[in-house]
Amino acid sequence: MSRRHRFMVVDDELIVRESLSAWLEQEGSVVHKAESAEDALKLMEQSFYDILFVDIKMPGMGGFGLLEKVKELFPTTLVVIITAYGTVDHAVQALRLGANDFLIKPFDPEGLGLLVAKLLEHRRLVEETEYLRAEVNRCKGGLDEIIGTSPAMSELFETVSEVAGSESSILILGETGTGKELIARAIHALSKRMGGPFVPINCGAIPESLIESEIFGYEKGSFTGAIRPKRGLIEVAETGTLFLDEVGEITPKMQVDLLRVIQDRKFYRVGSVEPIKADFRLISATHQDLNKMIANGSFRQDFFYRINVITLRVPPLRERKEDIALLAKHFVKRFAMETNRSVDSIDEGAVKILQDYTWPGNVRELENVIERAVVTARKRMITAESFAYLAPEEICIPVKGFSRSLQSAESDHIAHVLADTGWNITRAAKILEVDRTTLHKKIRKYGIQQQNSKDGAGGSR
Ligand SMILES: Nc1ncnc2c1ncn2[C@@H]1O[C@H](COP(=O)(O)OP(=O)(O)OP(=O)(O)O)[C@@H](O)[C@H]1O
Repeated sequence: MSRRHRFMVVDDELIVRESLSAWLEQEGSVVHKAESAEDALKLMEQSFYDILFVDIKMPGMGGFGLLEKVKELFPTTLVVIITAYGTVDHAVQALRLGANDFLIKPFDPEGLGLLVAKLLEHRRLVEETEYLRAEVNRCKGGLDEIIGTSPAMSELFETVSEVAGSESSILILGETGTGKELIARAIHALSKRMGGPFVPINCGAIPESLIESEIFGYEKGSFTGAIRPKRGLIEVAETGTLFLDEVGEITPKMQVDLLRVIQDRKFYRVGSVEPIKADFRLISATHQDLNKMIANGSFRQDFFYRINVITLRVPPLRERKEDIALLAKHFVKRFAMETNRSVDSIDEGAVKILQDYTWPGNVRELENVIERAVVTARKRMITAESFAYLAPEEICIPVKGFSRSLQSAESDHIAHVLADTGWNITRAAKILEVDRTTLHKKIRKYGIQQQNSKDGAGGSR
């Protein structure tokens, strides 16, 4: 176990508190003691506990009362009920009320060790399942989920298989929508950490004021609104992979903080002085030119070296036109199934338009274009007509002017404002009268790309 586990023994009998604590401490864990349910709740408000060992018979609120409160207020804390030999019916009642297990006095140290190990493993599995569920069916992991037979992608798949097994930090470079996150997930799924969680953090989408507490977690009272302690994403990523998406968006302060975590392999929750061991593999990704950002002072070189032990480049879609037909067919099938339409194919003329288009938003844009085509299709086969708006104007029916969609006008306007402000997100967001998070979402949605600027200023903030 990489983090020191935190336990609490709640018993009004001094001898039980002392003996149980002594055994638990032998394993190198932090153990706190409380004489009553009321005291235990006070301690729980201050800090997080992995397991509570609770005696049933105590004056005041008692063990059952405490069990109910803990399940309601601190559902991630496990509760073990302490019960005397011969009162097993109490234990059964406690299990019905949500206790995770029970311990019969007098204790057997070996059984106690096994119980603790079993409960911690159970909690890890529950957390992992929650994560996997939240990821819906996005990617089952591995390279099988990633479509591509072009030489560029085949080479990338080979490199991914080679580096996945190492513990080195990986930086994935590529334009927006090229599939960087998919590659990161595949690396995780092929790594020794596949049994642990994959925790993505979109560094550009979390408001600056929240990022520290989201990543490091916090103790109760460490700031206004911190009414109970919370585990940060680094802690959630324990034994797994932490994926820093849009790493170019990380604030200079956060770069320093994360650099320290990577170097020292430990971190502190906000408001805590107790170090927690950092046990994750780091994968980062960006569409930005970090070398340029280092040159203009917005990205730290030392942080760059730490996150960039291995570099992978995901090629833009226009450089692997061979993959377009395959991807298009894959998306037709997927969206037809998801939207329950009877569309099942795409003709050559349609594929030709898709292959001739430059795809500034890469695979994500292709995905969106196909989704729209599937939803609006009137026949089983998608034809060139569906993609007329992508073809060069001299070849196709003009679709600009009044026949243009609101989304396309919005996307163009955002692109202009970004170009005018030299991709200064804060300024662009101000002009557009939206917050930075909304702007980032729209940039991703429309696949808006930063064109090579003359002055090389790639300011991101
Ligand atoms: N080779 C591929 N095969 C199948 N689906 C793909 C492929 N590449 C990308 N996608 C799909 O395209 C979308 C964008 O991919 P992803 O989020 O991995 O891109 P990204 O490079 O991380 O984007 P961003 O830079 O905006 O974060 C996702 O829905 C993903 O499933």
